[in-house]
Amino acid sequence: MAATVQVALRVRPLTAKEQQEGDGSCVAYIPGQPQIVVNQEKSFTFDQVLDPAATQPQVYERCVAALVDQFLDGYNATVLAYGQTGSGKTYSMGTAAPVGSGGGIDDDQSYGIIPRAVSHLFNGLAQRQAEHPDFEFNVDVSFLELYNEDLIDLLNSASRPDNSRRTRVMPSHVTIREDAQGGIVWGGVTHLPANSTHAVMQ
Ligand SMILES: Nc1ncnc2c1ncn2[C@@H]1O[C@H](COP(=O)(O)OP(=O)(O)OP(=O)(O)O)[C@@H](O)[C@H]1O
Repeated sequence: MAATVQVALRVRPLTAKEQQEGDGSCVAYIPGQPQIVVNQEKSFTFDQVLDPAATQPQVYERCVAALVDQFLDGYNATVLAYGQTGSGKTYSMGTAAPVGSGGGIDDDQSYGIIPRAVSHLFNGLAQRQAEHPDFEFNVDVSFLELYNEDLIDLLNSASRPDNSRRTRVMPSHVTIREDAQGGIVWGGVTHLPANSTHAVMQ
């Protein structure tokens, strides 16, 4: 059985600004190994290493697709993007992609992990429904931001301040705690029903 937690490293290409400033890459790859060498001196090993040539669909297939299949079989799954500012978290997760503007997920290479996972989820649910006509499912979406010490419910428009793009719930309204089984539960967070990839991304 695969380890419960797996870590994939994605190295992004140099940005145009970095190239203009004459920066170079400090990362070397070991062919056939999930390993990198930084500044020719320190090596690090991961479950997977994706070099700058890796495309968004390749990242999804290699790192996330199996998780969504397991989720459809009833297991919980989490994808966590971690890295310093400018390292590519938003790009890889795909929240910056122009979702809903034309073609489907499969037509647009720029889509990242979130729209791909949501599309995969709805396709998997539709397939199960076709196989088992009495099968019913509900998908709810929450979108919670923890920024410094503030918990912000991004789907709660009731308390949106006039001049802010953000929707705020005061920290006292949203709670995160551990339950008796050691699971993490939250309360007071908006859950909105969504029945398509487009609805989730909207
Ligand atoms: N794999 C990639 N291929 C091409 N461009 C990329 C890739 N990853 C990141 N970039 C570009 O690098 C820049 C920084 O990426 P991004 O904004 O995703 O970083 P971030 O980790 O979300 O930063 P922050 O923590 O500051 O929000 C962006 O211009 C993004 O388009």
